Amino acid sequence: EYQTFAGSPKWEKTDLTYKILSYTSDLPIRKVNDAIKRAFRVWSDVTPLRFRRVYLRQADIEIKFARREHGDGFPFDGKGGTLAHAFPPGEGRGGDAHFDNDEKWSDVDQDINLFLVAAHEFGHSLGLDHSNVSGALMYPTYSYQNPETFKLPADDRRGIQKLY
Ligand SMILES: CNC(=O)[C@@H](NC(=O)[C@H](CC(C)C)CN(O)C=O)C(C)(C)C
Ligand SMILES: [Zn+2]
Repeated sequence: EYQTFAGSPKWEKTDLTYKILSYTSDLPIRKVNDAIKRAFRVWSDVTPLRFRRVYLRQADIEIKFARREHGDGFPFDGKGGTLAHAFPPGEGRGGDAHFDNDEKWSDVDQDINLFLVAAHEFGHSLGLDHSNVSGALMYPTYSYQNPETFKLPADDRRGIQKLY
């Protein structure tokens, strides 16, 4: 079953902005941009939420790739282990998503698929915590599935539609 965070924090607006602050050297910039865009679409397809990319102004959801300690008190752990993390909805770092740049990010199956991880992280950015349903996108462990045929599992859809 899906879970929200304590107090069920959520965005009180449907038009959200995101900004990509840094990239990984594992993929071309255009592939990172596209994977992020597709990961947001997973959630906008099933809610009234809309996501707009901004380049200069501050954004609701700030995205970056970083290694080890990166300024939020939640240092990454090198290759393997934790792949990424994201903060629940809120001001400042609320909603922000960070990706461990010591992982080997990929656009296809081997290594770590950026689209799948980003879709999970944005679930957190929107207010979903982890699910105990083993096939759910919000399940706490990464498992690869073909992004071409990816369909948001029912548990995740029920959770996000409960919130928005
Ligand atoms: C391969 N390594 C894993 O499966 C690790 N899990 C993750 O890195 C989670 C992200 C995945 C589910 C995309 C962390 N998380 O929940 C972020 O919101 C460990 C289970 C080892 C922690
Ligand atoms: Zn998670």
